[in-house]
Order: sequence, then C-alpha cells, then structure tokens
Amino acid sequence: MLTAFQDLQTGLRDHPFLLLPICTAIWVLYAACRSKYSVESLPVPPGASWIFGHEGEVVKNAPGRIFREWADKLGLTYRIKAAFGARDVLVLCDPAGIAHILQKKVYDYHHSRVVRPRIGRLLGKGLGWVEGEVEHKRMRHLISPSLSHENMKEMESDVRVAAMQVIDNFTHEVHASNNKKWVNLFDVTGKATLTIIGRVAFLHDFEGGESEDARKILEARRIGVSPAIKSSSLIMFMLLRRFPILNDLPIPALQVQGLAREIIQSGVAHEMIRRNEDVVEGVDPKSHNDLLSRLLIAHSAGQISTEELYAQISTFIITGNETSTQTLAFMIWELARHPDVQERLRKELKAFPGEPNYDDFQAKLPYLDAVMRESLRLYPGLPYMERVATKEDVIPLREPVKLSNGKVVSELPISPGQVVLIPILSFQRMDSVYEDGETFRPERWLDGSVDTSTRQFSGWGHMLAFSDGPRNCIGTRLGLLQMKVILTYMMERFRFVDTHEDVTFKISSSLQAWVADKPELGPCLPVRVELL
Ligand code: HEM
Repeated sequence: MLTAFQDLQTGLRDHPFLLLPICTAIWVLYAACRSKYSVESLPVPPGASWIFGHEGEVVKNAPGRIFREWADKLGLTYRIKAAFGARDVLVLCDPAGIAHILQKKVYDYHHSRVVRPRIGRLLGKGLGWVEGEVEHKRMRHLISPSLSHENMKEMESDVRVAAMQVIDNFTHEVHASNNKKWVNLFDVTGKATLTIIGRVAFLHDFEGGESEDARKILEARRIGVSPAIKSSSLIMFMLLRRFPILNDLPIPALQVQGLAREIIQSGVAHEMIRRNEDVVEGVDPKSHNDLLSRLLIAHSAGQISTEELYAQISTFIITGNETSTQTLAFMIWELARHPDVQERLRKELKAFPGEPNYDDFQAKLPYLDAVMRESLRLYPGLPYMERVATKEDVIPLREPVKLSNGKVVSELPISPGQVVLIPILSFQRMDSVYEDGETFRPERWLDGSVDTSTRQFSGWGHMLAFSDGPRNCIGTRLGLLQMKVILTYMMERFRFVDTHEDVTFKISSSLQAWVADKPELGPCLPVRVELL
C-alpha cells in the first residue's frame, strides 16, 4: 500500500498533468456515491447565512411561517442549510413521506441528537425518551391500560372534581377584582391540568395548583421556557446540532429546562411513592389501573428499575400538564378574539340537557369538537418534530419533487444520519391544505371544507397535533377530555374578552407566547375575564 502511494507520488512529480484526470475521477466517484442519496439535490431556499444557514431565518420569523413560505415556493419537500456547517436538514411537509416515517418506519427514525437530550432533561428517561422497538413497546404496554378508553370513563368524575377546584378559586379571584380581571391564561390552565394529572394518574392532590409542590413545579416550567426569547440562548440552541457535546456541559439555558423534572423527582415523586406503597401488597395488577399503581406494581415485581419509576412519574406529570396547558390557553385566547364563536359554543353547551359525560363529549357536542380541532390545528402543542434516520431508507412522496439535475422523483433515498424536520405547525396552516390556513374558523370542521388529502394521517382529526403511528401521543384521550371539561365549566361561568395586546410567539420545545412589550411577565397569554 505504502509502495503504491510512493509510486503515485513519484508519478505525479514526473507527470503533473495527471493530477487533473485523477481529481476528476475522485470527484465523479464521490458525486456518484452522494447522488445515490437525493437530499443533496433537493431544492434549497435562497439566502442562507454562512454561519447560521437557514436556521437564523427560522428563529427570526414567527414560528412556522418561514417553512410555509419556503414550501409555497419550493414544494412540500426541500432541504435547508443547518447552522455552523452541520449537515443539511430535510424538511418534509409531504403527507405520504410523513406517514411513512411516523407509521411505517417509526423505529428506524429516532429523536434527533438535538431533541433526545432535551427530552431527557425536560421529562426524564421515560416513555418519551426511549428508543428501539423492544424497549418502547415494553413501556407503552405497561402504561397504556391506565389511559385506555375504559379507564377514561372511570376517571371522568375525578377530572371534574380537579377542574372544579381550580375554577372555584378562579371565580373568587374574578369576583374580588370587581368582575374585570386581567389574566395570564397560562396561570389558570397550568393549575387546572396539573391538578387533574395529579389526581387521575398519581392519586395526589395538588390543591387546585396552590400547594407548595404545585407552585414550585409551575414556576420551574415558567423559568424553563424563558430562555426562548433571548438571542444568546437561541444561538446556543443552534450550536447543539453541530456540537451535541454541549448537552453535557453546565450551561444555564439548558439546565433550567430540567428544573421541573428535578423538583418532581427529588420531591413530590417520593411522597407519591411512599404514600401508596401498600398498593403493591398482594394485589391483582388488573384491579389497579391508575398509572401510579401500575408503575409501583411493576417496580415491586422487578419489571422496572427505580430510575425508570421516577422517570415515568416526572414524564407524565410534565407531559400531562404542559401541552394541554398551552392548547387550552390558546383556545380560550382565540375565543376572546372571536366573540361570535364564543357565543355559539356557549349556546351549544347551554342547550345540552344535564352534564355531558365522556361519551357525550365524543359525539354529541359537535361545535365544541370543532373548536378543539381548530385550536389544535393552529396551535399544536409541539410545533416541530425532528427525527434522524438510523438506517438507509427510501421515503415515498405524494407530491413529486424536481432535483437539481432536472430529474423529477417521487421517492427519496435517505442515508443514515439524515435529520428530518416535520414542521407540524406550518403544515397545519398551509393554504393548499386548509384554504385560509391562518384563520381561526371552527366551522371548517363542520362544513366539509377540510381537504381530504390530510386523511393520510391516521391520528386524531387526521392531523399531526398528537403525532401519528406507534409513537403518537399516549395521553390524547386524557388531553382532550380534560380540555373539554375545563372549557365547558369556564364557558358556563365566564366571558373572555380580548385585551388587544401585541402577543408574539416563540418555540421552547412547546409553543409559547409573550406579550411583546411585557417580556418581564415571562410566557403570557392575556385576556380580560368577566363573570356571567
Ligand atoms: C393537548 C394535549 C397534548 C398534545 C397536543 C400532545 C402532543 C404530543 C405529541 C405531538 C407527541 C409526539 C412527540 C414526539 O414523537 O416527539 C406526544 C407524545 C407523548 N405525549 Fe402527548 N400531547 C398532549 C397531551 C398529553 C397528555 C395529557 C399526556 C399524559 C397523560 C401526554 C403524554 C405523552 C407521552 C408520554 C408521549 C410520548 C409517547 C411515546 O413516545 O410513545 N400527552 N404528545
């Protein structure tokens, strides 16, 4: 080998003109290998910065907007330049391609090197973090029965009691404010969803969000998402794609993401476990279907480690609270901005005889359902999903794409390590799918105007708000039930009025909102509330 190299060196010294054909041959060989994977030949938006690639544009613009503009110009499948010279990112808005990844090849596409460490920090190494078919199915199998359709019916009265704890407190506050209270909706919805997940999944009373534990957890989440409005933090988040090692360093903007998990794991989780230890004494696991009991029984039988027990507790307290808090707040905010929709919803709920039960919520309140769908369409709790291919694959496309060599393809070969970004928020607002994609118009779900092409997704509402396939949201039923119960009670007692303040949106793993000239408030979605 060494001799061949020396011969080549001597040959090149004696005949330097050979350099050109050799380099050309190497380049052709390299290009042939790369061209097997077509991501490099996909359309790319103009104007990438050489430091931030296109990612600077992504964080500068309102969440989701720029991906939609690029899709309008380039089609449903394109690539963007990543920050700091990391490999180009494949942006996928094509329903067939997304369905392929989420439904068919879900275990070949892991959460990316940026996302997975963040999930570990935020939630713990539980169901949302685990990768690999065997381990994921094991965890899912353990937890699913506690969130089943049947169990949901049994939980219903607990959901009501917990929701009422918060709404009664809130009624007093509005009353004390002379019936014209300015409210940050996240405060109220956060207390309500935390109290519900505590009661139905962990047999724990968060006292309407007023207990010391509850206050600490809610404050920790507020602090955890706050770096999303600082430019320095945004640059740091961009650096993570190129230098994942930063995940292991004590960087404050990253550490605060884990505050709520730490508070739960070192505090309230101990108390929950201690108080319910007797559950495991000689019981039939089938007779205890709440989440905490299932976890404790599995732990005492040696099926899960102590580390996993704590990780699942923090995972479910935070996921049970976070996304529903955001969605519910955005929904009420839109109702305040659309008094006609609010009145129509109130009228439907008032006309319902008695109190709707779980089955009634599924089928007998169509306008409530439409409001819910429209809110989850415009404000999906998780605005982007990011996966990385672990194996070679070929992604099928519904809409063919023209490559830089002029070829039009409807299949995209992918190499391992390719990052795929699915911009849920952008996809769910595209005019090509929803006509007037940016408009809050619940009626679209009742008048048949929603494009049936979205039916490629098998998930709730044929949308991606709860994701799709084997890793879809395991808490969908509870999320929907709690939001419907809370909203029903709120419509009965309060009128929500727009404050016309300038609200801006940012992404901090979930979709967050700030009042533009009041950043000191932290995440905030303001409305004025009047008692009816
Ligand atoms: C409006 C409410 C909710 C929304 C919009 C929502 C959305 C989502 C989405 C998009 C995913 C997929 C994440 C990914 O693959 O990267 C997910 C997964 C998950 N969600 Fe939800 N969620 C909601 C409520 C809940 C609730 C109430 C719980 C707990 C009771 C929960 C627990 C989870 C868990 C544990 C996962 C990971 C599932 C897995 O990987 O197998 N979510 N959720």
